[in-house]
Amino acid sequence: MNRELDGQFGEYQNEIYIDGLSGVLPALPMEFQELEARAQAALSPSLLSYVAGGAGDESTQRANVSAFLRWGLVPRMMVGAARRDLSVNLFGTSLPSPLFMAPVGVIGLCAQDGRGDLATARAAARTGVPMVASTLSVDPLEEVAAEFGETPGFFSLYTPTDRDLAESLVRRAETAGFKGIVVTLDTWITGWRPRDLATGNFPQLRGHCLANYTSDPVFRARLAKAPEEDVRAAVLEWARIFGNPLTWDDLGWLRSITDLPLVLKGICHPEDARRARDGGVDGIYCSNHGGRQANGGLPAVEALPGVVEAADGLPVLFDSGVRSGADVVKALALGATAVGVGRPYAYGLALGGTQGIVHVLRSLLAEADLIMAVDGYPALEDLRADGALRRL
Ligand SMILES: Cc1cc2nc3c(=O)[nH]c(=O)nc-3n(C[C@H](O)[C@H](O)[C@H](O)COP(=O)(O)O)c2cc1C
Ligand SMILES: CCCCCCC(=O)C(=O)O
Repeated sequence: MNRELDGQFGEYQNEIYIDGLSGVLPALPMEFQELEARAQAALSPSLLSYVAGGAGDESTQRANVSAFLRWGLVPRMMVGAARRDLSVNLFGTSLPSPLFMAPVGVIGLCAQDGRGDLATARAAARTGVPMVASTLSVDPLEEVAAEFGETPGFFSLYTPTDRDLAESLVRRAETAGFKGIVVTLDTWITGWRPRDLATGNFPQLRGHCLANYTSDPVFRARLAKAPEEDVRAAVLEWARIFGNPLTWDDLGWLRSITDLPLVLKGICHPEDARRARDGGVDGIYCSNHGGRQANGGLPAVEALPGVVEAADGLPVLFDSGVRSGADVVKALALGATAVGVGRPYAYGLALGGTQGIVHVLRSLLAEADLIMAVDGYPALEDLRADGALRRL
């Protein structure tokens, strides 16, 4: 971290200036709307509609974003916020900031060279911002984990109906050095996604992002021919076993297959958070999948306070609709332990590869850090104090 200009600009903003002055920075947008607009030119129309799109008329997706406007931080003065501490401890690992990259199943395809999982892992290594790697990747999880450097990585499991395959994926993630397993609960069936239906686009059905399956001995044993010889049969088999409508009765099994920290993703109801906690998970991930799965639902940030309360001290990860450093700060003030972004870093990748993601992450962190400075909340626990955040 370069602290040369720290006093006036803050350490993350300082890095942006230093890179800009030395000409390293690709000319990338500083805020989300322009980032998204520019990504339109960088991604193919079908991939863009897959990434940008959501469920139904996308009103929940939009509400995820606009709901942040209903909350406001109340500024405090003369508290001595010259140094801010954004570090967090997640499952026993210390992280420099509370930001993480949510799992994005087609992130591999968002890079110009089609190797976006690796580019994202390299951005994690450079920023200390962890990547939650999706089961759906262009490169196998072992190769993704090899790029993490010192930054911990998490593996997001789409639990297949074949339990042996699920266990094999988890074993591989453990061996590769992942520091936790995030089980995504809300996507065992694909939601109503008009943009993808209109374009006939579903990358996985075209054989993309299935490397973790085609490289897995349990999956390969299910096929009459190797996936390299018969791609179509492999895709059909993947579609058959991909989604598992898990119930609470399965939680004991999930808990039993790994000693790594176990996190359930897609929790928005306090009662579900309670059940997860009682079932022995290590963390709860409040998310509505960025509005991609079910339209008409509560904006995720509105669900967050109830989930935090029910989690009763367990770490709560949050994503869905975070578009700025201000949103990051508000989610933290509402009790999130760590805050994730999905589409923003996918667009950064599309525009500038690893450097594009680094730019997006540190812009979010710079803004969050400066809000904590200007508004007088030098530490994350200060944000959670009574009266820090008000509903408008
Ligand atoms: C293109 C795309 C692919 C995604 N793939 C996955 C995935 O493989 N696993 C998962 O748990 N969530 C997946 N998600 C959901 C994200 O993890 C996250 O919940 C969501 O993007 C957060 O909302 P945001 O995009 O508004 O930041 C995906 C999201 C997008 C945009
Ligand atoms: C059969 C469902 C595949 C969806 C996988 C990727 C994902 O989570 C997404 O939102 O898209």
